[in-house]
Amino acid sequence: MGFRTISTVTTMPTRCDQTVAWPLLHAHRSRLGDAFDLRTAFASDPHRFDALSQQAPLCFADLSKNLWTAETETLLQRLAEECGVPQQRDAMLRGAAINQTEQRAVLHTLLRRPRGLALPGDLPGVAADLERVHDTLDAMLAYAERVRADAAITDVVHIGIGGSDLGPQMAVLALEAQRAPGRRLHFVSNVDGHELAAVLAGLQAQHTLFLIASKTFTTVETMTNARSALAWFQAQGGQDVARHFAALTTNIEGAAALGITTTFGFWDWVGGRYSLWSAIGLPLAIAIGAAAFREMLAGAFAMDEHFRLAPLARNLPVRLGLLDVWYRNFMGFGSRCIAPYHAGLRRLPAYLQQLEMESNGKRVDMAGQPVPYSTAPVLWGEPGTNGQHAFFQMLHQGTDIVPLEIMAVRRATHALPGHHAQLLANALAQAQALMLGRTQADGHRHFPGNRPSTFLLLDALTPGALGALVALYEHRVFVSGAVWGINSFDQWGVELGKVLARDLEPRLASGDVAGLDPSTAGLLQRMRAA
Ligand SMILES: O=P(O)(O)OC[C@H]1O[C@](O)(CO)[C@@H](O)[C@@H]1O
Repeated sequence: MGFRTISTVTTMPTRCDQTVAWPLLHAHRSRLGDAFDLRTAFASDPHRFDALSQQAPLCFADLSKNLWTAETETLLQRLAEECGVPQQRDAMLRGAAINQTEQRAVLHTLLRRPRGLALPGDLPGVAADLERVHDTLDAMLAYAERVRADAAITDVVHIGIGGSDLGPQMAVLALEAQRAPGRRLHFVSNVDGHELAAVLAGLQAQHTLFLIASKTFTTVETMTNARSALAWFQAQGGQDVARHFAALTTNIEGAAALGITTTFGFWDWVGGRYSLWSAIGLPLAIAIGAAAFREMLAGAFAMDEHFRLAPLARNLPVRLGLLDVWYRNFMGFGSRCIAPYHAGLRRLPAYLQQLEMESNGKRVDMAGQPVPYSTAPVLWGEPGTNGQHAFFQMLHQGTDIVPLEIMAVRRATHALPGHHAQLLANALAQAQALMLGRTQADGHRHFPGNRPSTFLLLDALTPGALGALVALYEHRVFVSGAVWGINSFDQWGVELGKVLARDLEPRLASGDVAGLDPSTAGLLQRMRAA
């Protein structure tokens, strides 16, 4: 794998709470008060929908049913300027080492940049990396096509966790309509052996391809599952590991140590939760084919260019990221609900949870100092219409305000009559009901309304549209992280639990509880009993 010379960002941007815009936004919030009402806002401004909605590449967004005004947006844009969001964006795109705690560049955008395309400001080494990206992409897509043509391989088992699982799994489900029939894809992530055992039970070694996906090739869950898969393969009489196992990793040596020599690499400047576009996307390429995979990359690149070039006021990732800051820091909303109105997007909430909460769930600034304001909200959700029959009650009549985010797709890819119009009508109706409410004398039947929602509309769930949608979210998370002055690209918060699990595992066998807190000791002893 190639390593490049990296340069760090030299000037520290102004921290958001030390900008001029920050107190102005607080004052603006006090002026709006709790009296701001969406119904009145629409009645008094016939242009509200036009002003607060926009077409971005492959995605239309309606932000007008949110609890803000044009003035809010102007102030938020001023905040973004003062925090140096455009400069931070440009630093990321040109390959500066903005992931300062790991001294790494953040260049997932390079994975979807067309070959040979230099961007203004590219740091030395970026062009060479782009060549490597395309050489690897070509090799990986050629391999995917060979697997697709190989009738002996009936099952592909992708083993990985976190960013090495959620992206490809979400995308394979989303692009089901593009998938060639006949080959089964399985995703195994949990170290819980029930998951792997259930998959293996239906397989035959000579017809199975295992993909072991791990950026580091050290993640305990993935290594345990990979070892068990190898042991199962050999126990079934499987011999040709090079044909039946491939590793997707930056750690080629680690894969070799496990006996896996068919490998597709990527680079340390691709964060795990940003790695769908790299070799980690191989199961998707096998599912939809090389041409469709390239379409997805092109859709993401179109969004990258929009993010790079559009003025802040018409830049959709910027507008969404600033809306998130407004809700979190000025309106005090602690969570956001994700409701994709498309069954294919059923794993999108899980994917976005990692993207947003692992990226921006941080409590210190770049210098390691605690920040005195809130950062990432809790993200949660389920596909519509299912969520309507579960937790939407709380969105409509609960005591907390939870902004809802709806994604809908204009055209369906199935031919069942009636379903899609019903689905779209429900998506529209929920956003409408949240906003309009319903006045009833009976308190139980009263809907207060004035509850916010954002509506994203795709024309069709094509590979390109999915690529654009995911890139939109990546950049939106970047924007709020840049305003908060945190490092959106490390994840030290996952380390402690891993260390403690390593200590506890042998204690489960030995029963040694020395030095443990009473609760952990008590639980461990119960787990050992009988
Ligand atoms: O791809 P790897 O190295 O196995 O890591 C898997 C996941 O684990 C994490 O490091 C968190 O534990 C994620 O950031 C990452 O996506």
